[in-house]
Formats: sequence, structure tokens, C-alpha cells
Amino acid sequence: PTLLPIALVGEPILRQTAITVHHFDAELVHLAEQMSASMDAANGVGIAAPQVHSPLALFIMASRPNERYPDAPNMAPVVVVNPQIINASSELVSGEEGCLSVPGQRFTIQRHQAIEVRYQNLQGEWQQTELTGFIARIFQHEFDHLQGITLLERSL
Ligand SMILES: O=C(O)C[C@@H](Cc1ccccc1)C(=O)SCC(=O)c1ccccc1
Ligand SMILES: [Zn+2]
Repeated sequence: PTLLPIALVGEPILRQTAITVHHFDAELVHLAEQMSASMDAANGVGIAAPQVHSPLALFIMASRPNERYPDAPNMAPVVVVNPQIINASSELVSGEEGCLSVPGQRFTIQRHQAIEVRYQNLQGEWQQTELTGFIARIFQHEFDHLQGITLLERSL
């Protein structure tokens, strides 16, 4: 898959609300492959479609242990389509985040410690699960991107 250029904060695409995916076809699979390759090349643990100039409600999250989150789980990349956050814990946790669209900067961001989410996979099948900790953090960060929200609007 080819590497896609990553939109930087200030580009309008990052301020738009993403549009619902209706066609679970080969094109969607190809976009997900290109996003995954672009995320890996940028050393990311997540990437949202608007960051590669696609307006679709789709992101990838891929936790791995790292210097900031040494106990983060090592998880195969998950493709998340048309996500919803159904419930969120009142408990908030502060943590460091980066953003591929704001290169070289780190922000301290508060996130819900636990969230209950629903989303479709690449085959259009609905998944429902509870996420906690670093994976919940990544999901919330990518979910923000689909609402046109970046770290700059959230940092403490
Ligand atoms: O811009 C993105 O969506 C990718 C972003 C996702 C993310 C990082 C940290 C917390 C929540 C969501 C990145 O992967 S930036 C890369 C990076 O700075 C980083 C990587 C691993 C741990 C912490 C930061
Ligand atoms: Zn980001």
C-alpha cells in the first residue's frame, strides 16, 4: 500500500465532521490498508481517515508499549468504522498524547478512564465492547478526529 500524506492542523479537513460509511467494499479495505501503512511509517498508535484527507468515519487504533505507556497492551491494529461512544466513566485520567497532525508536540489531555463503544468492522458487522486505559485513550483521540476536534482544542 502507498503512504498517504498526513494533514497538518490548520487544514480544513481536520475541522469537519466525518461522514457515515455505507459501502463496505474493496475500496474501504484499500483505504484501511493505506491508513495502516501510513500510521506505521509515522510511528503512530492510531490514525483517523480525515488525517489522510478522507472524509469518512473510519480510524485505526493499534496500542503498543512505549516509553510513555510502558504497560500498554500489544494489540493488533483494529479498524473502527462508524464508531459511537455509548457510555463513559465519570473518572477522568490525565496523560500525554501526541498527534500526527501536530508533529513534534506533546499535550497533557484528560480522558475518560473507561468507555463503552459500538462500531462496525470492515465487513460491516457491529461490535460492542468496553475499553479502558491507553486503548480507551486512543479511541477517544481518534473519535475526536471524526468530530473535527484536535488536541489543540483539548489540551490543559
Ligand atoms: O494523531 C493520531 O491520531 C495518532 C496519535 C494517536 C495517539 C497517541 C497518543 C495517545 C492517544 C492517541 C499518535 O500515535 S501520535 C504518536 C505518538 O506521539 C505516541 C505514540 C505512542 C504513545 C504516545 C504517543
Ligand atoms: Zn491525532
